[in-house]
Amino acid sequence: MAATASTASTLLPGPVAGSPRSGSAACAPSAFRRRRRPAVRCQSTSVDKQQQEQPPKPKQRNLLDNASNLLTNFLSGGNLGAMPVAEGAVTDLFGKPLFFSLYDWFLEHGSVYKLAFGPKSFVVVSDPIVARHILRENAFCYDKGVLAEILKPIMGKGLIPADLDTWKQRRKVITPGFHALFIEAMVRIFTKCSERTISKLEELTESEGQVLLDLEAEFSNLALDIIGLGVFNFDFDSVTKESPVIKAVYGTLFEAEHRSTFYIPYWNIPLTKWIVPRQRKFHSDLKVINDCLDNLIKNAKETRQEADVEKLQQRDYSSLKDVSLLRFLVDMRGADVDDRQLRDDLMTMLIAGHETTAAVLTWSVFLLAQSPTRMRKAQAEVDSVLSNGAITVESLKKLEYIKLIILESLRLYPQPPLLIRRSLRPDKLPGGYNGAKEGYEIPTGTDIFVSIYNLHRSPYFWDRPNEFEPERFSVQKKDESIEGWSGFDPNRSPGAMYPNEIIADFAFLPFGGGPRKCVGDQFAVLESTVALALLLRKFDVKLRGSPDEVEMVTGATIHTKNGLWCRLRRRT
Ligand code: HEM
Repeated sequence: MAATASTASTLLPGPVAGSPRSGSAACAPSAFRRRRRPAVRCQSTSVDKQQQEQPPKPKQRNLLDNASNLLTNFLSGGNLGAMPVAEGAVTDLFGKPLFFSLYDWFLEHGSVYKLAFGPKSFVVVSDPIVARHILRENAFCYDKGVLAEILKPIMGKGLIPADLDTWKQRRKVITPGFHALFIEAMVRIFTKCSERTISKLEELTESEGQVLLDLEAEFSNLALDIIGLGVFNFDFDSVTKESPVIKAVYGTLFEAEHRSTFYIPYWNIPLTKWIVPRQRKFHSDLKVINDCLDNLIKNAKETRQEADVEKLQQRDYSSLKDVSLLRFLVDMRGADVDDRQLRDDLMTMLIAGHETTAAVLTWSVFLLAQSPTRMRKAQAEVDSVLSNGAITVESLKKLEYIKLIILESLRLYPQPPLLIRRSLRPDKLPGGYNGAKEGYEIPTGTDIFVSIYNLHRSPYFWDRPNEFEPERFSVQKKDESIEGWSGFDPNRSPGAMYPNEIIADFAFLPFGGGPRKCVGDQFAVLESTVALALLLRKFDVKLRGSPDEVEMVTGATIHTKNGLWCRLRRRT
């Protein structure tokens, strides 16, 4: 089945929003360039009081929209019981990122609605109680549906698209790889790579004390270097150079995003692989990466030192030359696996851990640059915490405000903005807040979007949902009128590294939730904390032009259309 363009612009889970950004302005994938959206003031989807009280008027639909909705209803068997139906206008596809429309329909139709859109229909969920049911309480009733179909040619049987049986086996093996000493070793890698970026920026500001550059591109390179070293001990060094492998990685990411925005699964049409130039390029890019990964796997296997998991987790990571996840996976006793599966695992991690982190850093700077008081507060924390000694997991714990900034950026710009599921059996979704008391029956094969964007900006669960307020995570919040939601309580998950889905009872899902929650959450939070802290320690950052000029586009991640152009000035 094809990914429809309706699913499109928000389809992929993570990081496949690739755009070749080596040092230049971000190159938005073509589907997003089709129509220039008027500049979006990213922070304001304007959910003001009036809008909440008076649902937006349904948009005028044209012939194409009506035909499309008729087709949808015909193909998808009409309504799902009492579930409200939003008949999306296909013309909206060309106007703005889909998740903006999903938000408007959420305000109009409620927390669970069926979206009849193009030739397909989806259930859109914007409610923590329903999200908890799908992601945690009944998680194994769902797989990744459309998403898996798109990602399989790239990630094979990696964790994200894997069928449930493969996923269970591989998740059991991969999760222990993210143990405490590995994370500590990663912090050293985050620091080394971030310092390399900072040195480059220092050189650029050497003569004039300031420079104008696209920070999104810099973050993209930085995140690529980190994920390469952390996952398979390969130094892309993309911050300072270009290479065929780097180009191939960006090329592959770019194609993955293009696929997510296309009606027809053109990549399944026989012979296109040889005839269509972009398909040929994609396959040659994939071959470059696969050859590189195969080599790394071969080397790791040749130097294998088999040991039990516990022993591996206690290795002296400070003296190991290769601290990567690949080393761990290859050395693990009893986890013999073929090279193909290992390669799929690595490719998945490379893609899942790259653009997501680059995006959260980009939006953190974007938001901070508009809030000079918070920028100064963040810099004061960095100055005081990092003034003495090396960066360690312990010192990072003290960078509490930086971490809250990262998490608040993920609230406003979740990566990915949608989670995708398909029901493997009939299920009954809870009605959620303001929904049908008896819930909603759904048949096997129902495609679901859990809209993290809507959840994170829900006027029912957040105060001032569109404002950037990192401080909000320190405050308890409980709304007795919302039956079935335990509210926001920072004490619910003592010792948590960051405000997570447990603390917010699924109203906040920065890394998903339930068994398929992100395996790299701690990796990502610490990585972003180090990178942002080191940048703020050395530089003041101002946006070039007004925030309105920074247009948002989405694929797997929410990124900017033309990069995040900032003026960096050395701090005195
Ligand atoms: C800021 C950075 C990141 C964000 C926002 C993020 C977000 C997410 C989210 C929301 C999911 C759940 C997807 C779903 O339920 O459909 C996920 C899954 C996943 N993430 Fe991350 N991620 C980040 C970084 C990373 C990193 C650094 C890695 C690896 C080193 C990683 C590896 C994965 C993997 C393998 C999965 C699939 C887990 C499974 O299905 O078992 N992510 N991520």
